[in-house]
Amino acid sequence: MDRAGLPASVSPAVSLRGATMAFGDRVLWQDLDLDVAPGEFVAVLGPNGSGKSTLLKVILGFKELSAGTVRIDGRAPDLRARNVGIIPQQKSFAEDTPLRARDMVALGIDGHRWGPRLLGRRRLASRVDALLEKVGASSYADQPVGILSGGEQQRLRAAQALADDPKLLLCDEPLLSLDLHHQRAVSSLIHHQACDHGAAVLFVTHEINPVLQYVDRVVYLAGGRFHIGTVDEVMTSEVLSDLYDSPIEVIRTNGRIVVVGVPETMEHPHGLQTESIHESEDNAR
Ligand SMILES: Nc1ncnc2c1ncn2[C@@H]1O[C@H](COP(=O)(O)OP(=O)(O)OP(=O)(O)O)[C@@H](O)[C@H]1O
Repeated sequence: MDRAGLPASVSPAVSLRGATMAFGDRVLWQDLDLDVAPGEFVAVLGPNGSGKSTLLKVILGFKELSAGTVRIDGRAPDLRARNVGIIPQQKSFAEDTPLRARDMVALGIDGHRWGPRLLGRRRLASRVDALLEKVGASSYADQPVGILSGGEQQRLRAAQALADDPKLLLCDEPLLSLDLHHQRAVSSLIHHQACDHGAAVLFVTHEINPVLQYVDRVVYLAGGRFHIGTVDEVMTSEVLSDLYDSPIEVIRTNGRIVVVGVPETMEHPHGLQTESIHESEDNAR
């Protein structure tokens, strides 16, 4: 194993070295070393504002590190890179968005290409139909996306991200708004992309239980620090109490993990609580 957690013979899909992200004197995480292997499913956990989405944005090339390096398949992040699927954090479409559900999924296949489509119209349509079926969206395939519920829209985002057979899949709370049945369908699809198609998966979530059976490693971010390891290594009372700097109890029951005692909000060095930062961001939009 190297220091970032992979056997030396495996070439990482994502590699971070000494990665540090700070805004002024507010450090989200620092000196993060992480290699994610093809086919590996990594859950990224942590409280609001700990820098989970920011980590995905760095890997995508949307944000630059304050220090350290990030490599995607050995290269610098490139926003135009093919083979990267993204399930973004949920935001609703405006009601009058002029796009049908099936068009949104099709954009995942040919939306980023200029010129003639690589797939013929019939093959494109049948691939889109198969994806819609897998996420349970066939019944609303021809509906405008703007009138769909949050969970229905979220299932389309998952189908779109998987449409082009990505080798790197970045998921930002992909199960948000989904009922239990569709949580299972979408997390199993993402797992399938990892284990059968060799995609490296980074899966940001507040709730590890729906994906517990799929997770190879956890990156837990909290209070400007992090801990990386298997579920058994990270999800312990000792590790979480250390990260939160407060007594936490991790209980395993009926194949689930229950974390008791997480502080309701974590104070940040600039004195604001995460909740109020997000509120003021939303108000500013
Ligand atoms: N450009 C910026 N300048 C200052 N602070 C920023 C900037 N971008 C992000 N932040 C702050 O960094 C923190 C981490 O944001 P991020 O969205 O990564 O958190 P998160 O862990 O994904 O949280 P959540 O669980 O609420 O989605 C937030 O408190 C945010 O306000």
